[in-house]
Amino acid sequence: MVMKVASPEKVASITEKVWQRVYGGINNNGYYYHHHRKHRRRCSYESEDEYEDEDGTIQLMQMVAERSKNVLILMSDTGGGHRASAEAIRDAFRIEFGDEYRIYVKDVWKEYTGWPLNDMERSYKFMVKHVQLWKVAFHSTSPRWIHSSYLAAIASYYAKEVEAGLMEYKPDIIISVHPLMQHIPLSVLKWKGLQKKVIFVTVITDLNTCHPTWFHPRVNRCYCPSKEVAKRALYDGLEESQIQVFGLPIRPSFARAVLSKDDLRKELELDPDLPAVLLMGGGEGMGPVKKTAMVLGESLYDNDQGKPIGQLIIICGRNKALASTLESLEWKIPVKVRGFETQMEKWMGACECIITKAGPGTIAEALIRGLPIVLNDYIPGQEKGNVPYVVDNGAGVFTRSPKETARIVSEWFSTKTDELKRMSENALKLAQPEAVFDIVKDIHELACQRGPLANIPYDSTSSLTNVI
Ligand SMILES: CCCCC/C=C\C/C=C\CCCCCCCC(=O)OC[C@H](CO[C@@H]1O[C@H](CO)[C@H](O)[C@H](O)[C@H]1O)OC(=O)CCCCCCC/C=C\C/C=C\CCCCC
Ligand SMILES: O=c1ccn([C@@H]2O[C@H](COP(=O)(O)OP(=O)(O)O)[C@@H](O)[C@H]2O)c(=O)[nH]1
Repeated sequence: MVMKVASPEKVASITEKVWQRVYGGINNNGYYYHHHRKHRRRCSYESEDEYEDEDGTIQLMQMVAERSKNVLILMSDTGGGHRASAEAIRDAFRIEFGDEYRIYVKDVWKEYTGWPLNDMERSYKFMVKHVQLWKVAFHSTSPRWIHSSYLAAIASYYAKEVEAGLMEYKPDIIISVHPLMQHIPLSVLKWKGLQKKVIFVTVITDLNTCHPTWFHPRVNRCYCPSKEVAKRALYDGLEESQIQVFGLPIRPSFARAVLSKDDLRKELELDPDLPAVLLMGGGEGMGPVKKTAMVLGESLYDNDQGKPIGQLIIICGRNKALASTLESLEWKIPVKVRGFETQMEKWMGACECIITKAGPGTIAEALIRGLPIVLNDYIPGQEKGNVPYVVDNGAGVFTRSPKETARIVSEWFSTKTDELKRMSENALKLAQPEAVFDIVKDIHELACQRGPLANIPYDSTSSLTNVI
């Protein structure tokens, strides 16, 4: 077959249009994306068919759409971290590979199955509120024979529904960013005879003491955010060739932000001169936020001089009750109370340090921004190991006492500015802003090795119920 090749100018202008259509040059947040064109290469078997006709743009667009691989990212809103990582991966795919991949971020359990799978958010919220209950559930389900048999039973009970949920998106690649989303989809793929055709990878979003349900021996890759997690994966039976350590995937806007602290403070209407501390508790506004805010409101005020020595920003996430309580209080220092924010990179970029529970997403983001961290709480089990990860690396401290927290921050803003600076440097050393790009490039390599589109037999008539 003879292919007509477009002139370089035409190809460039078509590419530009595709690029414009995907990104519009500048994103909604006002940040420029740095286009990693050198990595934006298609798999070599697809490189030959860019040709022009009357309307080259439309033709290329159609070809791109036809060739797109479907990527299904499985997540659940149990906490805010899984969605944040899923969206980070989606955005990085778009930046690196444009329309080559069509990405779906979905909670398939919620959309397609029944209890208890479709109610994990509420169950999880209830369990972490009764922390001893969560501790027992987390540790008692850690042995493989317990969680494997439990999950196998659920998989066969909901096989048809999970199959329908997966097939809806006709995935060439499935990415799980949730600890309870390995066993069930992998069983369904196996029963359906699709295990060799669909690439399945796990991206772990816990930094250290993660639950063993993250590790499934039949995944194509297991992306571990730290060496500690990689060790656990090896111990749990994964092969070295399955494991990659790049870091925890964080939204590209964190890696690519270009605004200065002064500009951010102007934009966010903060005091331009006073040092700022950010107080938060994950996506749900958990932990001792209110008490800490109240003590800080006093300790960041210099009674002798009659003026504040710092300002406080409190991000309450989805905890509306917390936000309205804090808004109704009188403060001696400048305080901003916010609900769920979508541009966390800006708020972090405007501050000197952060107080948070030990959520892995918030920690990884704060490290990228070089913010020293006061950890004031952790969820037993998966978040416990995040404390030594931060403290032993000199990027922060741990205390559950609001008074102690307030004392530390006041000192950082007055007599111990050198300690704040040192911790900020240590935080930056731990940061892995490129992790999300490394992960999507590696997945792209896997897809290339797999060869041209897998021609997966996603026919609506076949049903798992015939197989199990
Ligand atoms: C034989 C005695 C069994 C006793 C236990 C009783 C019943 C089981 C009930 C619950 C199962 C508990 C699951 C434990 C494994 C959880 C693995 C894990 O790490 O989960 C973490 C996630 C939340 O993500 C985390 O969010 C944090 C922030 O808040 C932070 O960001 C962290 O980094 C994130 O990783 O937890 C969940 O998603 C838990 C959902 C709980 C759903 C309970 C639903 C009730 C029952 C069954 C659901 C179906 C399967 C459970 C499979 C249990 C076997 C592992
Ligand atoms: O108002 C908010 C509060 C939190 N987050 C994000 O939610 C995630 C929280 O994840 P983490 O692992 O820290 O804790 P979780 O919410 O899962 O407990 C992080 O990416 C935060 O930046 C956000 O985007 N807006």
